[in-house]
Order: sequence, then structure tokens, then C-alpha cells
Amino acid sequence: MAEAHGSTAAGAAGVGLSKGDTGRGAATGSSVIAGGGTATAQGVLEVEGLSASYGPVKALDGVTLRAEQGRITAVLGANGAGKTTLLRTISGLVRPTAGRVLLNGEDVTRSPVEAMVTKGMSHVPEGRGVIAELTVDENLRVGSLFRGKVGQDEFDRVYDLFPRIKERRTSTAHTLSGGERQMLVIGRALLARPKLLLLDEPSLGLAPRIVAQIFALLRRLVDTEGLSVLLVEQNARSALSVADTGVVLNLGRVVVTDDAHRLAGDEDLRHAYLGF
Ligand SMILES: Nc1ncnc2c1ncn2[C@@H]1O[C@H](COP(=O)(O)OP(=O)(O)OP(=O)(O)O)[C@@H](O)[C@H]1O
Repeated sequence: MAEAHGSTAAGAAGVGLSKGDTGRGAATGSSVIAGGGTATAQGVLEVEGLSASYGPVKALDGVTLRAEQGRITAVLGANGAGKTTLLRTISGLVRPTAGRVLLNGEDVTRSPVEAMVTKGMSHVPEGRGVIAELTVDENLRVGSLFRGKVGQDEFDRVYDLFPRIKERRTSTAHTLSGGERQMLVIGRALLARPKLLLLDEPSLGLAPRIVAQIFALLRRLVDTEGLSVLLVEQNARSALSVADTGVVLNLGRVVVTDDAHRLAGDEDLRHAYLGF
């Protein structure tokens, strides 16, 4: 039975980029129907046969996928498909009933959340959790406490990545817009320079223009710094426009893994699982 372990912190975002000029590296091109797993280079993250349940509810049923370095892997699916549970199980918040999670080749299944952070994984949960009474700067500094030693240069870097957040650094978080909050939590997650960023529904409730900005920044980080991103989204169209690879989940199982362009162009699949 899945066990909840609380909640991680997190947070960063960007500048625009459209599908045509994402500079995405060579897409893996490896299409695997129902099952994930490809025979390309070792993934930063490899998930093998992961299962998790909430009592009688089997939320994940043998999920296999990988996230490669310098790539955005989008996990898509309808409400209840298991996307959030997948991220929570990968980051150690939910205990799997079966399967393995490898981070840079190391088996980290059932490692505590704090260990995941020090090993280079940062999870930005759905909901943009910030401390409303604290300023933007204080929120970043509190977030940094969970990330080992974070130098001033790392704060400066986050402010450079998010000029809007820099402008608002002395404002209390409750005055931020949804987009600013999302930038703050992503910025917080980037403080310790993670190798792998897990992002849960960053687009939820945001205007398309803000979503485009955030996704473009992610793309830039992936392309210039080799960051790996596992992006969970119900907004399949936007996610596929920025991702390299898409993984479609349905009822806790991987239905398709494919190049993001190809998935976006697959009309039957779009209608069956992606809602556009
Ligand atoms: N805390 C929980 N207790 C019991 N069942 C849960 C819990 N969290 C999720 N579930 C169930 O597990 C399944 C997968 O849910 P999950 O939230 O992972 O899906 P999702 O794809 O992220 O959907 P959504 O986009 O609605 O969050 C669903 O059937 C859901 O009802």
C-alpha cells in the first residue's frame, strides 16, 4: 500500500520559445508502444516496473520510462491517470509496491526525500506551495535550507533566470500572481542546481502567455545546462510543444512512449487520451 511521506519543496522559469526553434537535441526517436524503456543512452532517471497503490486503488501499475540528460520528457494523461502519483513515487513521497527507480544508474528506490535532493533530484509539486507571509527572498532562502550549502551566486542566478521574481523579491508571497508563484517555486527547486527536475502541472490555471514563458525557460535550461526534466501535464498540447519525448499514462499504465512531435501529430491517440 502506498505510503505518503509529506511534501517536498521546490521551484524556476523563463523566456519564450516556440516548437520550431526549441533547439531540442536530436529526439530520441525511439518509439515504444505500451511499456516505455528504450535502448538508447542511460537515462538520468530510469523507472522500471513501478507500481503504487492507495489501499485498494492501484494508481501505478508497472510503469517503465526514462528521462535522459538534456531532454524534456512529458508525462501526459487524463485526470486520475497516475501522473502525480508517479512523480511522488519517484521522489520518495509515496512508497512503491513494486519496481525500481534509478538516478544516474544508482538504485534510489525507497530512499528518503532528503537523500533524493542531495543526489540531484528536485520535485516541484502541484500547487505552488509558498509561505504566503514571507517575502519572495525569504521563501527562496527557506527553500535553500533543504538543499545543502547554497551560495549567494545561486540566488543571483535564480534572480537572473526570473527577472520578474527579482523585481518582486521584497514583496510578500501572497501578493504574487499565479505565474510569479510558479516561477518562485521553480526557482527554489533550481537553487541547488539539480540534475533532474520533476514538475507537476506547472501550467495549471495560468494564462497561455505565462505558460509559454515558463516552458521556454525550461527549454533553455535543458539546452544550455543539460538539465533533465520530467514534466507532468494535463495540458498535452503545450507540453508536447516543448518536450522531446512524451509518455502517455492511462489508469496507471504506460500506453505509449514516443517522440513528442509524433505524439502531437497522432490524431487517434490525441482523441483517445490527450483531449485535443
Ligand atoms: N491520497 C490518495 N488516496 C487515495 N487515492 C488516491 C490518492 N491520490 C490519488 N489517488 C487515486 O490514484 C489514482 C491516480 O491519481 P493521481 O492523482 O496520481 O492521477 P493524476 O493523473 O495526477 O490525476 P490529476 O491530474 O487529477 O491529479 C486515481 O484513481 C486517484 O483517485
